[in-house]
Amino acid sequence: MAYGNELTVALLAVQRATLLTKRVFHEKAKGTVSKDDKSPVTLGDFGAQALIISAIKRNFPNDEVVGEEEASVLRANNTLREQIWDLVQGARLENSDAEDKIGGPIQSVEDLLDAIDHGTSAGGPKGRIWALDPIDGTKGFLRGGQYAVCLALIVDGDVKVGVLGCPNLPVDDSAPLDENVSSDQTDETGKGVLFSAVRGEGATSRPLSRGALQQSQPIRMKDLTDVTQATFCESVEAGHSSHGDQAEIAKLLGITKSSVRMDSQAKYASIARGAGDIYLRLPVSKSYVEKIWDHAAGDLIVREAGGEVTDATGKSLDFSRGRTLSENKGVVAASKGVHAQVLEAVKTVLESK
Ligand SMILES: Nc1ncnc2c1ncn2[C@@H]1O[C@H](COP(=O)(O)O)[C@@H](OP(=O)(O)O)[C@H]1O
Ligand SMILES: [Mg+2]
Ligand SMILES: [Mg+2]
Ligand SMILES: [Mg+2]
Repeated sequence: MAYGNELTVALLAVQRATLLTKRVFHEKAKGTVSKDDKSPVTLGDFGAQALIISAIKRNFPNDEVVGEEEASVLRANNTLREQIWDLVQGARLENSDAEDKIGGPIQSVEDLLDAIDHGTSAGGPKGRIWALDPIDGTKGFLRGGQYAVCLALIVDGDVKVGVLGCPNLPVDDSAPLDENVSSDQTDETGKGVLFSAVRGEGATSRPLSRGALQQSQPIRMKDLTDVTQATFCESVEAGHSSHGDQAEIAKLLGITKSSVRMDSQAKYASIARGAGDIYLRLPVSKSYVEKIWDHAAGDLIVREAGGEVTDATGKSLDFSRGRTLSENKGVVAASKGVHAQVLEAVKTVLESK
């Protein structure tokens, strides 16, 4: 299989990072710090970024990483740094071959900080670049909702491998979408999914484990032709996409079911496994540019599951422009049978503004 080694490393690295994020998820104090743009970052985000980059560095030392977080806060804050060091040391896969494959534990606090700060690649159209979102949906993570650990390999501007670790999604691919939304903080039975795709080779899901990788199974978008029957999902956060525009679009399409709100790229994963049909993310502001780490893995997983992903104007998402999707506005993801119709409605609603 093309990119087989990259896929294995990415799956194990994401799986190991979820051991850490799950632990922080259940802690009352998550070490939340506010970033310059006022958005939150937690012990979970820093720890997961360190673990995943360290696995990439060990296996592919020449590859670049576009990671969401950086370590300056930790360099200045001893308490936070020590807490993350403890968490990172505690996050080991319970299968020594698997743990060895991704390089084993991080060796020192300096290595930990260096790993986090290795995510500063400018991105772009040439070379091998990993896009990493250590916790996507940090606000959901803090609220007890959905979140995803997201990793994708982009080669010469094209996404080749995508992995999403979703600890709070049901393992059952056929669970209805509204059962995918909330997580039970005390009971993890039947929850935790690792999604992946390789370009040209389809998309899969498997249960998250604490050791070696579990057996995977293929996933497919639902074959929907009557758009009025669609289930559509959108962000929980009204500040991240326009709930108003999205409601107008749904109405225009004759969709009667209310939207299912869910944090993170769990939305991409959910439509890819056929739990939902449409994911709409329409801009709330003219100035916001989407980040590649918020979309790279999900975009590939949906397309490999037989879906179509474009922006609000019908263009494919362009991951070759740097750290952001500067050539795109919004996201419209849907099954092939209805995507054109959905896009038409999106254009009609946006042009009327
Ligand atoms: N104004 C805005 N418009 C669109 N996305 C935004 C935004 N402000 C923040 N985001 C992004 O929305 C992501 C979460 O998406 P969702 O709403 O689907 O859960 C955040 O990822 P992080 O949680 O990794 O920071 C962040 O990058
Ligand atoms: Mg963030
Ligand atoms: Mg994100
Ligand atoms: Mg994030």
